[in-house]
Amino acid sequence: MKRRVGILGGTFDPPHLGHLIIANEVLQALQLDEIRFMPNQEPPHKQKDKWVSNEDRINMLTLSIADHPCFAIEKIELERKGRSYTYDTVLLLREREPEIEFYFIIGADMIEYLPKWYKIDQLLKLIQFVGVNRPNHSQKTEYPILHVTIPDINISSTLIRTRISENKSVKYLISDNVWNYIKEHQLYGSN
Ligand SMILES: Nc1ncnc2c1ncn2[C@@H]1O[C@H](COP(=O)(O)OP(=O)(O)OP(=O)(O)O)[C@@H](O)[C@H]1O
Ligand SMILES: O=C(O)c1ccc[n+]([C@@H]2O[C@H](COP(=O)([O-])O)[C@@H](O)[C@H]2O)c1
Repeated sequence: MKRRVGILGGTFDPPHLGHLIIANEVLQALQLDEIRFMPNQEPPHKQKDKWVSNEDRINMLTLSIADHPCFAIEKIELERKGRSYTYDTVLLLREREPEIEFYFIIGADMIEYLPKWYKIDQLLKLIQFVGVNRPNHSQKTEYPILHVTIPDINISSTLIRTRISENKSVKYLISDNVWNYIKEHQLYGSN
């Protein structure tokens, strides 16, 4: 049987416990062999300038996933410049590892946004999407995606950035070692 690998693409600015819970839930529900966290170079739909470096995002992700034997990092989008369109990435992944069956995991905010994705109709023929619930977003879609229900998690990277900049606690919202890294490197206005 083919190895089955889930890809959780994201900006991870910073990675939070929601990301880890999604990955773990989908890994279990679909009995996948591995989940790869795939940071994008430039998200297709967000303004770039204010974010932390690729190196910091990779370092924080590495710390986040360290204790899970089935979690890994996929750097393929950092290897090319410009906007990280998933269609281009999936073509490259399939070419590089034809022996693997890939699943692309997205939260409900991204399910809502799917109609606007670059070459979405072609992309849907290349990879199976897996959608998870997210508070205040709908999982309803006409596209043929798999759904996995997870405990609702109302955490976002935006919330983490805001709380840090306002000097509020982020304990239990991100991993302790990520918080230590953020403080050490004075990211997001921490000091
Ligand atoms: N709490 C959550 N529940 C469900 N899905 C989530 C959650 N947080 C992130 N995701 C999903 O994880 C993927 C990567 O998300 P991303 O790194 O952009 O984090 P984010 O919290 O959405 O960030 P930001 O607040 O900066 O937009 C996306 O598919 C997103 O929908
Ligand atoms: O290819 C697209 O058009 C596209 C549009 C929006 C989002 N994506 C991808 O979806 C993933 C989640 O996006 P984000 O910004 O919420 O982290 C990430 O891998 C993005 O590159 C891709």
